[in-house]
Amino acid sequence: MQAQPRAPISPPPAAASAPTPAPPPAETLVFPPSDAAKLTSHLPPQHLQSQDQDQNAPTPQSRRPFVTLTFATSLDSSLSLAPGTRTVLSGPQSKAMTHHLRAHHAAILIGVGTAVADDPGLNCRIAGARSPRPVVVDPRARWALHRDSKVLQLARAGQGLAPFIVTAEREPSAGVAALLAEHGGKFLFVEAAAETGRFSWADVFDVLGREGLGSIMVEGGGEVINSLLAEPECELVDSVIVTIAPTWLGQGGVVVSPPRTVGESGRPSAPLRLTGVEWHPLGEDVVLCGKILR
Ligand SMILES: NC(=O)C1=CN([C@@H]2O[C@H](COP(=O)(O)OP(=O)(O)OC[C@H]3O[C@@H](n4cnc5c(N)ncnc54)[C@H](O)[C@@H]3O)[C@@H](O)[C@H]2O)C=CC1
Ligand SMILES: Nc1nc(O)c(N)c(N[C@@H]2O[C@H](COP(=O)(O)O)[C@@H](O)[C@H]2O)n1
Repeated sequence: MQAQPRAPISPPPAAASAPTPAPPPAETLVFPPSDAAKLTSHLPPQHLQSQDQDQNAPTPQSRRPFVTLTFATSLDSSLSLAPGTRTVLSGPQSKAMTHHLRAHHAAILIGVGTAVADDPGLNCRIAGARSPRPVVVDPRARWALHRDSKVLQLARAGQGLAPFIVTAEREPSAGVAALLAEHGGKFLFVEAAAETGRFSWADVFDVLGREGLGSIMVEGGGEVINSLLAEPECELVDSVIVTIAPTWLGQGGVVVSPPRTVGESGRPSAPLRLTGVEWHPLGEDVVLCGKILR
């Protein structure tokens, strides 16, 4: 395939005298132990929950991380009102649940569409809990990460970690690479398919496993989730935890809806179903936990 031109990604130059932006005000969330107990069986094994587990991995094959697919959706399966916009769906209790998940995974992964739309923090805001390593899947290195990006502000304030950016660009912007290095993040190279420019998720998770990240919580957005719910990639997902908010977002949103499959009769068939399902009400939301039925 012919190489496609890269979108400009240079971060705004920092003026020598520019003041360092203040970190965002710290928000503190509480997730009660009684609610946490309901989720324990859906979390990664304890020894995979924190970073740098690689010393104990006996073989490279055993290093593929535990993968949790988790997101918040409306009653009409929307993640947000429109592409490029951030929409609050989780109520306070289920938001705290998401941060509990962040504390119990080594990494949190999003697509570059979410990074650009949301400027997310991707830390854990439960007092005393550890934050996961943010991972952004950005094959063409188009995320214009800059000093004021929330994730870097939090890293500087000691309230989160700098991101790893998974890219197929062999020479991503030196400015972004330097900014990442300054904060403890980096680019990770993964080969993309020549025809589609896309990664195989197995390759992405293998690279993250080699970085000592034993568990990955995949938060979104739509394209990331839908591609992981497609065959055969769904085989890589160990746990599914979905917050369902009692609202409809209407047409035109970013929708979770994996590709349809066709059964032996030639008629459409449901591509996936969950098993071992539990429903936990949290405030006005309900949290659905399960595993993909193989
Ligand atoms: N309600 C929720 O829990 C969440 C909502 N969101 C929302 O989702 C929206 C963003 O979703 P999308 O636009 O679908 O963007 P996205 O976050 O899924 O990113 C899409 C991009 O990721 C990269 N990508 C995805 N899969 C890839 C693969 N297999 N190989 C290589 N590259 C791959 C591509 O560059 C693609 O353009 C935003 O509005 C955001 O607010 C995002 C996360 C969670
Ligand atoms: N659990 C959940 N509920 C919602 O209502 C959401 N909009 C999201 N979005 C995800 O969380 C990220 C924002 O993280 P920070 O609060 O900035 O740390 C956002 O980028 C989505 O991945 N999630």
